Parts: sequence; structure tokens; C-alpha cells
Amino acid sequence: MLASLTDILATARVVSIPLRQRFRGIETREVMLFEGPEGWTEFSPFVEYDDEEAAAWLAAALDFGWVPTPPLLRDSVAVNATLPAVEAARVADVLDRFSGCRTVKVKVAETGQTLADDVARVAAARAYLGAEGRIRIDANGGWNVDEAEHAIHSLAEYDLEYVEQPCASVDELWQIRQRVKYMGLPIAADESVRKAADPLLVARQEAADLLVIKAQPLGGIHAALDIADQAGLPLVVSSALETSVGISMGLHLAAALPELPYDCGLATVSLLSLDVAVDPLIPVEGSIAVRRVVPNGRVFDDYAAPAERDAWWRERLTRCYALLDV
Ligand SMILES: O=C(O)CCC(=O)C1=CC=C[C@@H](O)[C@@H]1C(=O)O
Ligand SMILES: [Mg+2]
Repeated sequence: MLASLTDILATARVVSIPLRQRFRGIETREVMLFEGPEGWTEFSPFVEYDDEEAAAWLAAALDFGWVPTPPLLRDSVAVNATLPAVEAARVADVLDRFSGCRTVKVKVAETGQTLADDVARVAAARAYLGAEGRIRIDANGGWNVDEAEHAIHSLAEYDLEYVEQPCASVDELWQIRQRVKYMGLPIAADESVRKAADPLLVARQEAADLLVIKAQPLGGIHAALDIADQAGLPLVVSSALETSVGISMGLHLAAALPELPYDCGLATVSLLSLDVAVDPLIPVEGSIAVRRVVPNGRVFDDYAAPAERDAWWRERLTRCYALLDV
């Protein structure tokens, strides 16, 4: 038995934090935070996720709050800027918030937008970064194989580091990987890892060149390290749009990986209009120090979720806890 439900609920707080701009279809991020013997931890599955999917996020929160973290191999992690699907004219404004990041991940294939919007956004990111910067794109599975091939051809002139989840299924990823192999452009899997019944299938099928791993969806730092070890592919650690408490979990995962060849997607506190931490985990000269954070009690009060949302999260946590083997 790791933690009792009573202990978890005793310190639990739910906050509702406005985003600076819309990201993955939301404008407010609701998260639940609680404190274990190892420190503060975060449980923040997106609200539309069902209990079965959310239970892995709870396992992660308990792992970070109640189990000592594995040995750390680095004390800071180089991170990328994350550029939501904003119009090209706003790109510089958004990227100014990511101090010193040499890599930008650009969201593409947003519902309601066109390939021309993506080209304009990626071009603006390249103009901002100059020739030395790295650009990766993330389509969140929004293209079919033909659309992905066409889009990749249109965007390749901006010199892409890799393409994250261009298509939704493992089979489609395999196909697009074959089609663009001649370009030397790596394909990364994200949803095919974190939302899959078998997170290792994409690696076994050779449908990706690298994997994006996220601590909360994969059941925590220890579970993610296990998956990383078995996958045998290069890895990028990325966030789940958490507060600094959840980002700290991701940083500890990144710091424990034997190899870390890419900048990590852990700078997303900069997408929030405020953070819960006294000293937020935001990049300084392109890197974030690996440390735990302590929430600011004033944020708990000023940004407390409304009573009915607080009750919803407590009920959700209780149902997810019942699904865990603790
Ligand atoms: O990887 C990054 O640069 C930041 C994290 C990020 O992009 C995401 C966080 C949360 C939800 C996802 O839709 C999204 C992603 O697809 O990787
Ligand atoms: Mg992604």
C-alpha cells in the first residue's frame, strides 16, 4: 500500500489556470495537486479522459509523491519552445517567452486550419530562430498518409528535425516513414506511445525513429523508464501541459535517462498565464534545472477551481484510485 486515499485527499487542491492562448483545444488547465512524503505531485489527466486512461496518471502522481526518484544523471535539461497553432504574425511574441531555446516545436494540422497556415507558421519560426535553430513539427495524428507526405514536402524547405505523430495509427506511421525515408527525416511517435494499449508496439513495428515519452500518461517515472529501456529507440521527454509540479516529474524522468539526444518538450509552463510554484520551472538560456517545487498557497486560493469542479476531481481521483493495484 503506497498511499491511502485519505492521505491523498487531505492535501489535495484543484486549481484552474488560464492558458495564454488556446492549446490542444483548451483555454483553461485544471489540475489536482497533493503532497506525499517525497514532495508535491500532480494528477492532471485532461478532463475528457475516461477513468481507465486517467488511472495511469494517478499511478504517476503517486510514484512521484511517494517513491524516491531514480538516480539522476544530469542536473539540467535542454528544452524546446512549444508553439501552439497561432497565426504567423503572433509567432515572435509567443517565442519570446522561451528564453534561449534553440529548438521550437511547431503545432501543425490544427482542425479548421490549412496547410498554408502551417507553412506560414513554420516559416515565421524559422525566421525567428535563424539558420542554427531546430524546428520539429507535431501534427497530433491530424493527417492521413497522403496529406502527411504532401505537407512534409511543403515544410521540408524549413529544415525539420523530425515530424511528430503525422498520422494517427501505427500502420500509417509505418507507411509515411517508408515514404519519407529517402529525405532522411525522422518520424516520432507520441500518441502511439502514450495512448496505446501497448506503448511498445510502434517500436516493434519499426513505425517510428524516435519516441516521445510523457511521465504522467505512461504511469510515472519508473514505468516510463521501463518502457524507454525496452523500446531501444532515441527518446524525447515531453510535458502533458502541467504546472511546474508535473514538469518537475518530467524533468526527473529526463534526468534519469541514460541518453538524451534531443531537447525536451518541458518548457510548457510558459504557455500558462501563471504557475503554482513559488519558483516556476521555466527555461533559462534554453535549459531547466532539475528540482522539485513547492506551490504558492496564494495561487491555491486565488485560482482554486469552483466547488463543483473540486468535487468532480475528488470523485475522479477516488474512482481512479479504485482501479489501481495499491
Ligand atoms: O512537446 C512539447 O513541446 C510540449 C508538450 C506538447 O506539445 C503537448 C502537451 C500536452 C498535450 C499534447 O497535445 C501535446 C503533444 O502532442 O505533444
Ligand atoms: Mg505530440
